[in-house]
Amino acid sequence: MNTYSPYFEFGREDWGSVNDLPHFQITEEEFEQLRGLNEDISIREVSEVYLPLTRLIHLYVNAFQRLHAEMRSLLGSPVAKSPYIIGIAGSVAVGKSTTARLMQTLLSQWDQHSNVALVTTDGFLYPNHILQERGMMDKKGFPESYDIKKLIQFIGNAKCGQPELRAPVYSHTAYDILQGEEQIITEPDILILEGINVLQVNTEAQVFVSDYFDFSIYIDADEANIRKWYVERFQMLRDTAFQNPESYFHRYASLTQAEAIQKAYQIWEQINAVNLQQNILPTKERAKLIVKKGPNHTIEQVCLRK
Ligand SMILES: Nc1ncnc2c1ncn2[C@@H]1O[C@H](COP(=O)(O)OP(=O)(O)O)[C@@H](O)[C@H]1O
Ligand SMILES: CC(C)(COP(=O)(O)O)[C@@H](O)C(=O)NCCC(=O)O
Repeated sequence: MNTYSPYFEFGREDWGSVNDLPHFQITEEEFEQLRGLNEDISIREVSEVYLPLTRLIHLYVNAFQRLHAEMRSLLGSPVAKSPYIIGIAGSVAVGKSTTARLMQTLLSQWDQHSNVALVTTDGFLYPNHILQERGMMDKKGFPESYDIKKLIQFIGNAKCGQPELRAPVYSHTAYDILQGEEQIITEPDILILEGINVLQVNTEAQVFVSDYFDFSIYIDADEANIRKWYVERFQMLRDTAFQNPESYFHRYASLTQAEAIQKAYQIWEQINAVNLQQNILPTKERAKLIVKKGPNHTIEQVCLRK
């Protein structure tokens, strides 16, 4: 362990020993529920990594809830009841959505915080017609492709304890914002905000999205692994979502496997890899917790800010 690092660093073995939680052994039945979220996730990974991680976050949420209750009795109504806000950042295809959904399911098991809402920042991308007008269709996911004011307004409303929150919805099938659709969230105990940009600092703004976070996680992996997951996901989508004639990428449905792989590499190199290097990776050290994944999505290291 590096004494001067701002993080406590846990290898896979050390992290496993944190898991001294007999009542937290996951049953086959519970695991099957989680499998519904992502078929590829392993039970070992859930019980050795995600359960202790969730238990750790539970400690933080518990302390936050107690502190806020005491602050309310000391300071009165200005201290509104607000959700515990968790940001999850990382590259495109590193596994943010999967981790976020897993954590939503696991964190909601506690009675003290059973209402866990999940919002992705995709909904705050500008719609395609605006990106087209601005000549930014190949910049989707870059900082300038998001309506950051709208996102800050949303997270600010959440922090103020606004009982009903409305978020715009993005469809990966339509590759666009769904006009007229909204995600409505009511009085969450925990709000998870997941997206590539959640730890970014916009130099023109006075406040950043992360100012509203109570906890933040960066999911890290070597670029070669992330690229592989991106390409695999692209091939999977070619066989499923792209087959839908409504899909923006329907034209890719008829690609041969070799052509699909080539196309996925091209999109990765031209857009997502550049964004990772320029805008996402530099935000890693701003996170409270960094999880480093190895091949096959296994978590090899966990770093927790001291
Ligand atoms: N823990 C995991 N175990 C196995 N596969 C995973 C895991 N996390 C993500 N994946 C797979 O990796 C790909 C990218 O994950 P996803 O959650 O969609 O990433 P992101 O939201 O960061 O773009 C998907 O094909 C997903 O099924
Ligand atoms: C909408 C996104 C920026 C969001 O990424 P996510 O948060 O889902 O990882 C990304 O999926 C995307 O569309 N990137 C642009 C290039 C591409 O089509 O992959």
